[in-house]
Amino acid sequence: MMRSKVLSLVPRATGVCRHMSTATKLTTVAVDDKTGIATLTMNRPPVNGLNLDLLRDLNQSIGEVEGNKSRGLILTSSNPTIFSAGLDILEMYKPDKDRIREFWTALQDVWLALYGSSVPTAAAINGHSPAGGCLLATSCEYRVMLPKFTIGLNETKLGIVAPKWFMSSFLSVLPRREAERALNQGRMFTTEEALSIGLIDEVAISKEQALDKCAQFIGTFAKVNPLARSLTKQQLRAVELQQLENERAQDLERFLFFVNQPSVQKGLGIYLESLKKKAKN
Ligand SMILES: CCCCCCCCCC/C=C\CC(=O)SCCNC(=O)CCNC(=O)[C@H](O)C(C)(C)COP(=O)(O)OP(=O)(O)OC[C@H]1O[C@@H](n2cnc3c(N)ncnc32)[C@H](O)[C@@H]1OP(=O)(O)O
Repeated sequence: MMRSKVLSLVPRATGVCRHMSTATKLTTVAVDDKTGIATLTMNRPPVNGLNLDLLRDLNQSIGEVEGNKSRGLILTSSNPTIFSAGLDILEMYKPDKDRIREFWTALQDVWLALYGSSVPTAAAINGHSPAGGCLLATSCEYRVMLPKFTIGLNETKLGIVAPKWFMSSFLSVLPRREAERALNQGRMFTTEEALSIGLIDEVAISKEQALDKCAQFIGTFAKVNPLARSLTKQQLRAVELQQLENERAQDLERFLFFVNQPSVQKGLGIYLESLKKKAKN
């Protein structure tokens, strides 16, 4: 059955996959007709850096999944080695004063939409997932990761501070003591370490298997009343969601103040240079 504007038909392992109305270019949404599960794929080369455009497209796609009665949402990446490199540092380095406001507001929107999503969510982490990438993954209810990649909130290593709501997602997954230590250290975990600490739920040997495992997780809710499940999830997450809703304006001002500090700008510049040098070598 056609459930939205259909752009193309692509066969997948589980059923016929319908590409939904993604007028956007940096994300795609494909809904499996058999399972009813939507796969939201980030596609912003080279590293899925979360810039304003990708954040806007993510928002639109999450909204689309909420609106099209999908049974669940799987977040993944089209890049074979990178889930997301986190926030695009170019948005924060020597920023344009209007754009950076829109950028942070769009990031808040994405977190509110994903962490607060009414459908079951899972991340198929098919590559590295630092900082903002880890935020996206930990905003989902389940995580399956491929071997030999890294995940974590490395902000302190960059001389920046993860906001409270980044920490909320992290704390919804890890025990407080582990979360506190990892945040203070800015620690990046290998796939194997992430599994042993509970930052991810399963390891998969391929992206296809990761998607299947995520679909299996979402399938565990098949016999649960959807309204009861979604209200339960929303009650469990309400405190953190409400806190950001209440403090959005202050959170934005705090971010702007912090990111515009000369020492933070200097640190971001050095970090960008080191990334570029690494890319050249
Ligand atoms: C009191 C409360 C106050 C609150 C204040 C709030 C403060 C701000 C909070 C900000 C919160 C979140 C922060 C972030 O998300 S910052 C981003 C952190 N991300 C990283 O550290 C990852 C950096 N990247 C990497 O480690 C690697 O690139 C990779 C992802 C492992 C991939 O490695 P690779 O070898 O495959 O690719 P590489 O050659 O390194 O990169 C290719 C090109 O992409 C550029 N690039 C990589 N990452 C980023 C990025 N995050 N932003 C912008 N650009 C990036 C890299 O420079 C290469 O570019 P080029 O080809 O040389 O031009």
